[in-house]
Amino acid sequence: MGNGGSLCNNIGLKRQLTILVVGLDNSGKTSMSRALVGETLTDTVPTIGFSKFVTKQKGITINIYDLGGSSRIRDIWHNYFAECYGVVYVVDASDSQRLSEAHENLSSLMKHPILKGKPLLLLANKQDHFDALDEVDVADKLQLELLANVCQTPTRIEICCATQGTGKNIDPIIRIGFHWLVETIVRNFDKIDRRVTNDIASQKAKEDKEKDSRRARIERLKALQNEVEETVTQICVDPLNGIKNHFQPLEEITEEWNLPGSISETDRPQCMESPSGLTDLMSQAQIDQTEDLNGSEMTESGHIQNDFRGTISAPSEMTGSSSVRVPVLSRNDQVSSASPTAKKLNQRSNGKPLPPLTKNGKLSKQ
Ligand SMILES: Nc1nc2c(ncn2[C@@H]2O[C@H](COP(=O)(O)OP(=O)(O)OP(=O)(O)O)[C@@H](O)[C@H]2O)c(=O)[nH]1
Ligand SMILES: [Mg+2]
Repeated sequence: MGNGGSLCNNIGLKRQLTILVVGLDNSGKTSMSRALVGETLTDTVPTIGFSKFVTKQKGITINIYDLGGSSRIRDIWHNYFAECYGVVYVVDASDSQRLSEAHENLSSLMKHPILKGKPLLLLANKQDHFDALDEVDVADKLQLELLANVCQTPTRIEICCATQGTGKNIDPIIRIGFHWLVETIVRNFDKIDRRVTNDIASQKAKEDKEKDSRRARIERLKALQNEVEETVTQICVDPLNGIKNHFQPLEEITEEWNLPGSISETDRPQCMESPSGLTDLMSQAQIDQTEDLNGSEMTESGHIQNDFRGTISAPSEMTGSSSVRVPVLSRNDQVSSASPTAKKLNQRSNGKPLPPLTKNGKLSKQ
Protein backbone atom coordinates (compact mmCIF):
# COMPACT_ATOMS: atom_id res chain seq x y z
CA MET A 1 0.00 0.00 0.00
CA GLY A 2 1.30 3.50 -0.95
CA ASN A 3 1.58 6.56 1.21
CA GLY A 4 -1.93 7.72 0.27
CA GLY A 5 -3.44 4.51 1.58
CA SER A 6 -1.74 4.77 4.97
CA LEU A 7 -2.80 8.42 5.28
CA CYS A 8 -6.44 7.47 4.71
CA ASN A 9 -6.22 4.57 7.17
CA ASN A 10 -5.02 6.91 9.86
CA ILE A 11 -7.81 9.40 9.33
CA GLY A 12 -10.53 6.69 9.41
CA LEU A 13 -13.97 7.43 8.08
CA LYS A 14 -13.79 11.18 8.45
CA ARG A 15 -11.42 11.84 5.57
CA GLN A 16 -11.93 15.52 6.08
CA LEU A 17 -10.01 18.18 7.93
CA THR A 18 -9.78 21.94 8.24
CA ILE A 19 -6.66 24.08 7.93
CA LEU A 20 -6.49 27.78 8.83
CA VAL A 21 -4.49 30.20 6.70
CA VAL A 22 -3.58 33.23 8.81
CA GLY A 23 -1.06 36.08 8.91
CA LEU A 24 -1.01 39.86 8.71
CA ASP A 25 -2.96 41.68 6.00
CA ASN A 26 -1.28 41.86 2.59
CA SER A 27 1.03 38.94 3.33
CA GLY A 28 -0.35 36.83 0.45
CA LYS A 29 -2.75 34.37 2.17
CA THR A 30 -5.51 34.58 -0.44
CA SER A 31 -3.02 34.43 -3.32
CA MET A 32 -1.45 31.31 -1.80
CA SER A 33 -4.83 29.64 -1.13
CA ARG A 34 -6.04 30.37 -4.67
CA ALA A 35 -2.84 29.02 -6.17
CA LEU A 36 -3.25 25.85 -4.13
CA VAL A 37 -6.74 25.12 -5.46
CA GLY A 38 -5.92 26.26 -9.00
CA GLU A 39 -7.94 29.49 -9.05
CA THR A 40 -6.86 32.52 -11.07
CA LEU A 41 -4.62 34.95 -9.17
CA THR A 42 -5.76 38.24 -10.67
CA ASP A 43 -7.91 40.75 -8.77
CA THR A 44 -6.90 39.78 -5.25
CA VAL A 45 -8.58 42.13 -2.82
CA PRO A 46 -8.26 42.31 0.98
CA THR A 47 -10.35 39.58 2.60
CA ILE A 48 -13.23 40.82 4.74
CA GLY A 49 -14.09 37.96 7.10
CA PHE A 50 -12.90 34.74 5.53
CA SER A 51 -12.87 32.74 2.29
CA LYS A 52 -13.26 29.00 2.11
CA PHE A 53 -11.36 26.87 -0.39
CA VAL A 54 -11.57 23.11 -0.77
CA THR A 55 -8.89 20.81 -2.12
CA LYS A 56 -8.16 17.09 -2.02
CA GLN A 57 -4.95 15.42 -1.09
CA LYS A 58 -4.54 11.62 -1.16
CA GLY A 59 -8.28 11.07 -0.83
CA ILE A 60 -8.67 13.51 2.05
CA THR A 61 -10.89 16.56 1.63
CA ILE A 62 -9.16 19.62 3.00
CA ASN A 63 -11.15 22.72 3.90
CA ILE A 64 -8.97 25.81 3.82
CA TYR A 65 -10.20 28.79 5.83
CA ASP A 66 -8.38 31.88 4.56
CA LEU A 67 -8.99 34.53 7.24
CA GLY A 68 -8.68 38.25 6.59
CA GLY A 69 -5.54 39.65 8.22
CA SER A 70 -6.52 43.24 9.04
CA SER A 71 -6.28 44.05 12.74
CA ARG A 72 -10.06 44.26 13.18
CA ILE A 73 -10.64 40.87 11.58
CA ARG A 74 -7.85 39.31 13.69
CA ASP A 75 -10.15 39.84 16.68
CA ILE A 76 -12.58 37.26 15.31
CA TRP A 77 -10.03 34.63 14.27
CA HIS A 78 -10.57 32.73 17.51
CA ASN A 79 -14.06 31.76 16.31
CA TYR A 80 -12.43 29.45 13.78
CA PHE A 81 -9.85 27.84 16.07
CA ALA A 82 -12.00 25.00 17.41
CA GLU A 83 -12.39 23.15 14.10
CA CYS A 84 -8.78 23.69 13.04
CA TYR A 85 -6.40 20.69 12.66
CA GLY A 86 -3.36 22.67 11.48
CA VAL A 87 -2.21 26.19 10.58
CA VAL A 88 -0.48 27.87 7.63
CA TYR A 89 1.04 31.19 8.73
CA VAL A 90 1.99 33.50 5.82
CA VAL A 91 4.54 36.30 6.25
CA ASP A 92 5.49 39.00 3.75
CA ALA A 93 9.25 38.41 3.88
CA SER A 94 9.88 41.61 1.93
CA ASP A 95 8.22 43.78 4.60
CA SER A 96 10.79 43.68 7.38
CA GLN A 97 9.06 46.66 9.06
CA ARG A 98 6.16 44.45 10.03
CA LEU A 99 8.05 41.39 11.22
CA SER A 100 7.84 42.36 14.89
CA GLU A 101 4.05 42.80 14.51
CA ALA A 102 3.99 39.39 12.82
CA HIS A 103 5.98 37.93 15.73
CA GLU A 104 3.46 39.25 18.28
CA ASN A 105 0.62 37.88 16.24
CA LEU A 106 2.22 34.48 15.65
CA SER A 107 3.22 34.17 19.29
CA SER A 108 -0.33 34.77 20.56
CA LEU A 109 -1.66 32.26 18.05
CA MET A 110 0.79 29.50 18.91
CA LYS A 111 0.21 30.02 22.63
CA HIS A 112 -3.58 29.98 22.30
CA PRO A 113 -4.89 26.95 24.21
CA ILE A 114 -7.00 25.72 21.27
CA LEU A 115 -4.12 25.97 18.75
CA LYS A 116 -1.20 25.07 20.99
CA GLY A 117 0.64 22.02 19.66
CA LYS A 118 -1.27 21.82 16.36
CA PRO A 119 1.09 21.51 13.32
CA LEU A 120 2.24 24.80 11.77
CA LEU A 121 3.61 25.58 8.31
CA LEU A 122 5.24 29.02 8.07
CA LEU A 123 5.52 30.48 4.57
CA ALA A 124 8.00 33.34 4.10
CA ASN A 125 6.26 34.77 1.02
CA LYS A 126 7.11 37.31 -1.70
CA GLN A 127 10.54 35.91 -2.35
CA ASP A 128 10.43 37.47 -5.83
CA HIS A 129 11.13 40.83 -4.12
CA PHE A 130 14.85 41.55 -4.15
CA ASP A 131 14.87 42.55 -0.48
CA ALA A 132 12.94 39.56 0.83
CA LEU A 133 14.48 37.87 3.87
CA ASP A 134 15.31 34.17 3.63
CA GLU A 135 13.98 31.49 5.97
CA VAL A 136 16.88 31.80 8.43
CA ASP A 137 16.34 35.53 8.93
CA VAL A 138 12.57 35.26 9.05
CA ALA A 139 12.74 32.41 11.60
CA ASP A 140 15.14 34.51 13.62
CA LYS A 141 12.98 37.66 13.56
CA LEU A 142 9.90 35.64 14.52
CA GLN A 143 11.76 33.66 17.21
CA LEU A 144 10.20 30.64 15.61
CA GLU A 145 12.39 27.99 17.18
CA LEU A 146 11.74 29.29 20.68
CA LEU A 147 7.98 29.46 20.08
CA ALA A 148 7.89 25.97 18.59
CA ASN A 149 9.68 24.57 21.65
CA VAL A 150 7.64 26.47 24.20
CA CYS A 151 4.38 25.46 22.56
CA GLN A 152 5.52 21.96 21.60
CA THR A 153 4.34 22.63 18.05
CA PRO A 154 5.56 20.59 15.04
CA THR A 155 6.79 23.45 12.83
CA ARG A 156 8.24 23.87 9.34
CA ILE A 157 9.32 27.06 7.51
CA GLU A 158 9.50 27.46 3.71
CA ILE A 159 10.25 30.39 1.41
CA CYS A 160 7.87 30.89 -1.51
CA CYS A 161 6.26 33.14 -4.08
CA ALA A 162 2.47 32.82 -4.02
CA THR A 163 1.99 34.71 -7.27
CA GLN A 164 4.41 32.58 -9.27
CA GLY A 165 1.64 30.42 -10.71
CA THR A 166 -1.59 28.59 -9.92
CA GLY A 167 -2.66 24.93 -9.94
CA LYS A 168 -0.03 22.85 -11.69
CA ASN A 169 2.14 25.94 -12.06
CA ILE A 170 2.12 26.77 -8.37
CA ASP A 171 5.47 27.37 -6.66
CA PRO A 172 6.40 23.72 -5.86
CA ILE A 173 7.67 24.74 -2.41
CA ILE A 174 4.11 25.64 -1.40
CA ARG A 175 2.91 22.19 -2.42
CA ILE A 176 5.77 20.48 -0.57
CA GLY A 177 5.07 22.50 2.56
CA PHE A 178 1.34 21.83 2.37
CA HIS A 179 1.92 18.13 1.88
CA TRP A 180 4.14 18.04 5.00
CA LEU A 181 1.39 19.80 7.00
CA VAL A 182 -1.33 17.32 5.97
CA GLU A 183 0.91 14.35 6.63
CA THR A 184 1.83 15.64 10.09
CA ILE A 185 -1.83 16.19 10.95
CA VAL A 186 -2.78 12.72 9.74
CA ARG A 187 0.06 11.10 11.68
CA ASN A 188 -1.32 12.70 14.87
CA PHE A 189 -4.92 12.49 13.77
CA ASP A 190 -6.47 10.71 16.77
CA LYS A 191 -5.01 13.16 19.25
CA ILE A 192 -5.89 16.28 17.23
CA ASP A 193 -9.32 14.96 16.28
CA ARG A 194 -10.23 14.36 19.93
CA ARG A 195 -9.25 17.95 20.73
CA VAL A 196 -11.22 19.29 17.76
CA THR A 197 -14.35 17.33 18.75
CA ASN A 198 -14.16 18.55 22.36
CA ASP A 199 -13.39 22.15 21.36
CA ILE A 200 -16.30 22.27 18.91
CA ALA A 201 -18.66 20.90 21.59
CA SER A 202 -17.56 23.43 24.22
CA GLN A 203 -17.68 26.28 21.69
CA LYS A 204 -21.25 25.28 20.80
CA ALA A 205 -22.22 25.11 24.49
CA LYS A 206 -20.72 28.58 25.02
CA GLU A 207 -22.56 29.97 21.99
CA ASP A 208 -25.86 28.41 23.16
CA LYS A 209 -25.38 29.96 26.59
CA GLU A 210 -24.68 33.36 25.03
CA LYS A 211 -27.74 33.00 22.78
CA ASP A 212 -29.92 32.17 25.82
CA SER A 213 -28.72 35.17 27.79
CA ARG A 214 -29.16 37.40 24.72
CA ARG A 215 -32.74 36.11 24.32
CA ALA A 216 -33.46 36.72 28.01
CA ARG A 217 -32.04 40.24 27.70
CA ILE A 218 -34.25 40.96 24.67
CA GLU A 219 -37.34 39.65 26.51
CA ARG A 220 -36.56 41.85 29.51
CA LEU A 221 -36.18 44.86 27.20
CA LYS A 222 -39.47 44.06 25.43
CA ALA A 223 -41.31 43.79 28.76
CA LEU A 224 -39.83 47.13 29.83
CA GLN A 225 -40.81 48.69 26.50
CA ASN A 226 -44.41 47.41 26.86
CA GLU A 227 -44.57 48.79 30.38
CA VAL A 228 -43.34 52.19 29.19
CA GLU A 229 -45.78 52.21 26.25
CA GLU A 230 -48.67 51.32 28.56
CA THR A 231 -47.73 54.08 30.98
CA VAL A 232 -47.39 56.61 28.16
CA THR A 233 -50.82 55.58 26.80
CA GLN A 234 -52.36 56.04 30.22
CA ILE A 235 -50.77 59.44 30.68
CA CYS A 236 -51.65 60.67 27.20
CA VAL A 237 -55.26 59.47 27.07
CA ASP A 238 -57.75 62.34 27.11
CA PRO A 239 -60.74 61.72 29.34
CA LEU A 240 -62.75 63.96 27.00
CA ASN A 241 -62.43 61.99 23.78
CA GLY A 242 -60.17 59.12 24.68
CA ILE A 243 -57.68 59.83 21.88
CA LYS A 244 -56.10 63.24 22.11
CA ASN A 245 -54.02 64.52 24.96
CA HIS A 246 -54.35 67.92 26.52
CA PHE A 247 -51.00 69.02 25.26
CA GLN A 248 -51.76 68.67 21.56
CA PRO A 249 -51.04 72.06 19.95
CA LEU A 250 -54.18 74.07 19.47
CA GLU A 251 -53.41 74.68 15.79
CA GLU A 252 -53.47 70.93 15.23
CA ILE A 253 -56.78 70.54 17.01
CA THR A 254 -58.44 73.37 15.08
CA GLU A 255 -56.84 72.16 11.83
CA GLU A 256 -58.32 68.74 12.39
CA TRP A 257 -61.79 70.16 12.50
CA ASN A 258 -61.22 71.61 9.05
CA LEU A 259 -60.01 68.36 7.50
CA PRO A 260 -62.19 66.83 4.77
CA GLY A 261 -64.40 64.17 6.32
CA SER A 262 -64.30 65.74 9.79
CA ILE A 263 -67.38 66.96 11.60
CA SER A 264 -69.13 69.68 9.61
CA GLU A 265 -69.04 73.26 10.77
CA THR A 266 -72.64 73.22 11.93
CA ASP A 267 -72.07 70.09 14.01
CA ARG A 268 -68.92 71.51 15.50
CA PRO A 269 -69.33 72.59 19.14
CA GLN A 270 -68.95 76.31 19.58
CA CYS A 271 -66.50 75.86 22.37
CA MET A 272 -63.97 74.26 19.97
CA GLU A 273 -63.89 77.27 17.70
CA SER A 274 -61.40 79.22 19.76
CA PRO A 275 -58.72 78.52 22.33
CA SER A 276 -60.85 80.23 24.93
CA GLY A 277 -63.76 77.90 24.02
CA LEU A 278 -61.48 74.93 24.50
CA THR A 279 -60.34 76.34 27.81
CA ASP A 280 -63.97 76.63 28.87
CA LEU A 281 -64.62 73.04 27.92
CA MET A 282 -61.57 71.88 29.83
CA SER A 283 -62.48 73.87 32.91
CA GLN A 284 -66.01 72.51 32.71
CA ALA A 285 -64.66 69.00 32.35
CA GLN A 286 -62.61 69.53 35.47
CA ILE A 287 -65.66 70.69 37.43
CA ASP A 288 -67.78 67.82 36.04
CA GLN A 289 -65.22 65.22 36.93
CA THR A 290 -64.80 66.61 40.42
CA GLU A 291 -68.56 66.42 40.78
CA ASP A 292 -68.53 62.86 39.52
CA LEU A 293 -65.78 61.98 41.93
CA ASN A 294 -67.73 63.53 44.76
CA GLY A 295 -70.52 61.17 43.87
CA SER A 296 -72.97 63.86 42.82
CA GLU A 297 -73.39 62.36 39.36
CA MET A 298 -72.22 58.86 39.96
CA THR A 299 -74.23 56.27 38.06
CA GLU A 300 -75.26 52.93 39.51
CA SER A 301 -72.14 51.19 38.37
CA GLY A 302 -69.92 54.00 39.77
CA HIS A 303 -68.29 55.01 36.49
CA ILE A 304 -65.34 57.16 37.48
CA GLN A 305 -63.17 55.61 40.12
CA ASN A 306 -61.35 57.79 42.56
CA ASP A 307 -58.07 56.78 41.02
CA PHE A 308 -55.82 59.74 40.49
CA ARG A 309 -52.51 58.22 39.51
CA GLY A 310 -50.87 61.52 38.84
CA THR A 311 -51.42 65.20 38.43
CA ILE A 312 -50.58 66.75 35.12
CA SER A 313 -50.24 70.47 34.82
CA ALA A 314 -51.67 71.78 31.59
CA PRO A 315 -49.80 74.73 30.12
CA SER A 316 -51.24 77.97 31.44
CA GLU A 317 -51.72 79.37 27.94
CA MET A 318 -54.21 76.56 27.32
CA THR A 319 -56.08 76.63 30.57
CA GLY A 320 -55.85 80.27 31.58
CA SER A 321 -55.07 79.06 35.08
CA SER A 322 -51.74 78.08 36.56
CA SER A 323 -52.45 74.37 36.65
CA VAL A 324 -55.27 71.91 36.08
CA ARG A 325 -55.52 68.53 37.70
CA VAL A 326 -56.17 65.96 35.02
CA PRO A 327 -57.34 62.54 36.11
CA VAL A 328 -55.45 59.56 34.70
CA LEU A 329 -58.20 57.11 33.97
CA SER A 330 -57.92 53.52 35.04
CA ARG A 331 -58.59 50.77 32.50
CA ASN A 332 -62.26 50.41 33.42
CA ASP A 333 -63.04 54.10 33.80
CA GLN A 334 -66.08 55.51 32.05
CA VAL A 335 -67.45 59.03 32.01
CA SER A 336 -70.92 59.37 33.46
CA SER A 337 -73.27 59.94 30.56
CA ALA A 338 -75.37 62.19 32.76
CA SER A 339 -72.53 64.64 33.40
CA PRO A 340 -72.45 67.99 31.58
CA THR A 341 -69.16 66.98 29.98
CA ALA A 342 -70.77 63.90 28.54
CA LYS A 343 -73.59 65.99 27.23
CA LYS A 344 -71.11 68.22 25.46
CA LEU A 345 -69.33 65.19 24.11
CA ASN A 346 -72.64 63.78 22.93
CA GLN A 347 -73.12 67.00 21.10
CA ARG A 348 -69.79 66.40 19.39
CA SER A 349 -70.70 62.83 18.51
CA ASN A 350 -74.05 63.83 17.02
CA GLY A 351 -76.01 62.59 20.00
CA LYS A 352 -74.79 59.02 19.74
CA PRO A 353 -74.06 57.39 23.13
CA LEU A 354 -70.45 57.48 24.22
CA PRO A 355 -68.67 54.20 23.67
CA PRO A 356 -66.95 52.71 26.71
CA LEU A 357 -63.19 53.01 27.06
CA THR A 358 -61.16 50.04 25.91
CA LYS A 359 -58.40 48.36 27.89
CA ASN A 360 -55.79 50.86 26.87
CA GLY A 361 -57.98 53.74 27.72
CA LYS A 362 -59.08 54.59 24.16
CA LEU A 363 -62.69 54.83 23.08
CA SER A 364 -63.82 51.50 21.64
CA LYS A 365 -65.19 51.44 18.09
CA GLN A 366 -68.92 50.96 18.27
N1 LIG B 1 5.27 40.27 -5.63
C1 LIG B 1 4.46 39.48 -4.97
N2 LIG B 1 3.26 39.90 -4.64
C2 LIG B 1 2.46 39.06 -3.94
C3 LIG B 1 2.82 37.78 -3.57
N3 LIG B 1 1.81 37.20 -2.90
C4 LIG B 1 0.83 38.10 -2.85
N4 LIG B 1 1.20 39.23 -3.49
C5 LIG B 1 0.43 40.46 -3.65
O1 LIG B 1 0.20 41.02 -2.37
C6 LIG B 1 -1.07 41.64 -2.33
C7 LIG B 1 -1.89 41.05 -1.18
O2 LIG B 1 -2.13 39.69 -1.45
P1 LIG B 1 -3.35 38.91 -0.78
O3 LIG B 1 -3.21 37.50 -1.20
O4 LIG B 1 -4.62 39.58 -1.07
O5 LIG B 1 -2.99 39.13 0.75
P2 LIG B 1 -3.81 38.64 2.02
O6 LIG B 1 -2.84 38.14 3.00
O7 LIG B 1 -4.88 37.70 1.61
O8 LIG B 1 -4.43 40.01 2.54
P3 LIG B 1 -5.72 40.20 3.48
O9 LIG B 1 -6.84 39.48 2.84
O10 LIG B 1 -5.92 41.68 3.53
O11 LIG B 1 -5.38 39.64 4.82
C8 LIG B 1 -1.71 41.38 -3.69
O12 LIG B 1 -1.50 42.51 -4.48
C9 LIG B 1 -0.95 40.22 -4.25
O13 LIG B 1 -0.91 40.20 -5.65
C10 LIG B 1 4.14 37.34 -3.94
O14 LIG B 1 4.60 36.24 -3.65
N5 LIG B 1 4.92 38.24 -4.63
MG1 LIG C 1 -6.95 37.75 1.76
